[in-house]
Amino acid sequence: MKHDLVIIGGGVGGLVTASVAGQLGVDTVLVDAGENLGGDCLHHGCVPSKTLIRSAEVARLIHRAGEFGLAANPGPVDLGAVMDRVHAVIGQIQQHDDPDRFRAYGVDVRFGHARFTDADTVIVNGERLQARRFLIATGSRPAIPPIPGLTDADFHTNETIFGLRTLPRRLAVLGGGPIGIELAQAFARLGSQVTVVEMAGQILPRDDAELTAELRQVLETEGLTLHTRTTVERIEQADGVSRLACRNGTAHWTVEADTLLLAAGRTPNLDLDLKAAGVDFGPRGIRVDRRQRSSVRHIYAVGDCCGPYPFTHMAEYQAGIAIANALFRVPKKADYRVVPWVTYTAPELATVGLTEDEARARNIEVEVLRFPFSAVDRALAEGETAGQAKLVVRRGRLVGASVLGPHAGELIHEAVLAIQARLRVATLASAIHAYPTLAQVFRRAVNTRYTETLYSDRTRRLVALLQRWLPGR
Ligand SMILES: Cc1cc2nc3c(=O)[nH]c(=O)nc-3n(C[C@H](O)[C@H](O)[C@H](O)COP(=O)(O)OP(=O)(O)OC[C@H]3O[C@@H](n4cnc5c(N)ncnc54)[C@H](O)[C@@H]3O)c2cc1C
Ligand SMILES: NC(=O)c1ccc[n+]([C@@H]2O[C@H](COP(=O)([O-])OP(=O)(O)OC[C@H]3O[C@@H](n4cnc5c(N)ncnc54)[C@H](O)[C@@H]3O)[C@@H](O)[C@H]2O)c1
Repeated sequence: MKHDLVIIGGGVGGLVTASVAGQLGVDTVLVDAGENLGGDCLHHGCVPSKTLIRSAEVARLIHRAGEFGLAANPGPVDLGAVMDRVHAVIGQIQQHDDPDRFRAYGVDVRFGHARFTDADTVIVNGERLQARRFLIATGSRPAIPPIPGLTDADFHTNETIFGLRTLPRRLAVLGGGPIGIELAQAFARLGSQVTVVEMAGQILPRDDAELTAELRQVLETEGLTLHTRTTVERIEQADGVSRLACRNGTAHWTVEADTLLLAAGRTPNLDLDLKAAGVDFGPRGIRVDRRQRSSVRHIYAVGDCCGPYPFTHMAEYQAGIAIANALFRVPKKADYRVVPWVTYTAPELATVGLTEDEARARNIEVEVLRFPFSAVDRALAEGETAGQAKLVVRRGRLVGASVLGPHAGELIHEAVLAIQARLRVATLASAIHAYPTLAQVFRRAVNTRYTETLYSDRTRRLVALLQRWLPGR
């Protein structure tokens, strides 16, 4: 018997598809290699990291209590108790991803590793499953860089770090991307001495260079040590101490740590005999067209296993595209012009559309409007004044925004909507923004565009003239 749809992978990409297909009455089988549904985001990614970050924020606030006119005694951090909360939150969210919920939608949920034997068949726990269409949503795992000594060393990745019960005294983080930087700051705020080693010229290399430099300053003020443009030539471990032999140009030094966290990128999970199905793939994952179809037209792929953006919201977005094409035959195509992403540091760094650097690199003529949070009243009240909003404007319309600041991840959605709707920035400025909100930063940034013209000598002369002509009453 051929099923309508077999979904391989029960992370966000697979679950969104299964939920829609099941509720529409499509004969669907969902297979996951793990013990639970929910994938990386729930078990080893977004949820545990953001929950840990919240504890770290609270720890930081306790230390800063005096600034707010309060007294508080920080005391030592019990990482076990912090991780208990992390796992309790995972447990709460896990209820939404309960296999029985999907079974109630009519989805046949199986646990086991799936692999193809041909383009119409997968094997799971020795059983052959045939289907008219497949959706691959197998996600990604930590990449292991070829550093001498690394594979013999004890190290953590996002898959094990949330199992720690004792706070590392010295933590070395290899990789200054979103995973590395978010966790580095969280552990530093909880009390670890943290060193990050990043081979690119800046932390968070995909984000606006000016804003990541500003973030770097904040992190360094909080006590983190950040080495950029630095390669690790060798890792040695003895007596529970990791020694990372680092190099930047001709400078050589050693970073010592008790705990090592590897956050040096991701590798797509492609261990499912794709060749047997004739599905094309490369080092970055399964090759798909803009309708999420692989080289074999009835086999679709979404999420981290195909990219190009390894975010939960993108796996969900791509699942929507795959559903339209696979279930409704609507030729919907993925559109990546307005993709937001957020790094949940404090301050948060959020980006959508073009950055200033990208615009310049592509010779696109843009103007950049900016406004610092230190001049936003609410940020002052909150005691969170680091950062700024940078708006990238082309011919009067917003084409990109990068925000470094408190709740930047929430704020960025005003820019997401403005870019998506092709709004003129003047419309943004004329919209009433409640006072005192952080969102005022957008209106104020746009207003800088008009301030110079508005208060120029020419306008002042014009207004003076007008005043003479205007009747008194
Ligand atoms: C530490 C960390 C923090 C993150 N934070 C954020 C964040 O804040 N915001 C954000 O948007 N993104 C974040 N991400 C990225 C996000 O987790 C991923 O983009 C998202 O999980 C991808 O979803 P997916 O459905 O493609 O894969 P996954 O969620 O990884 O699910 C894949 C599933 O496939 C299963 N599987 C694999 N191979 C097979 C097989 N052969 N047979 C059967 N099943 C298989 C796995 O068991 C897994 O359950 C974070 C990632 C990490 C690691
Ligand atoms: N807030 C979020 O949305 C969020 C948070 C965490 C992760 N994620 C997703 O997960 C993905 C993976 O995160 P990541 O941080 O592991 O990957 P990444 O690829 O974004 O960053 C890895 C970093 O490690 C550096 N690196 C690689 N090899 C190195 C080496 N040998 N020595 C020193 N530095 C090295 C790279 O230059 C890069 O900056 C991200 O791309 C992101 O999409 C998202």
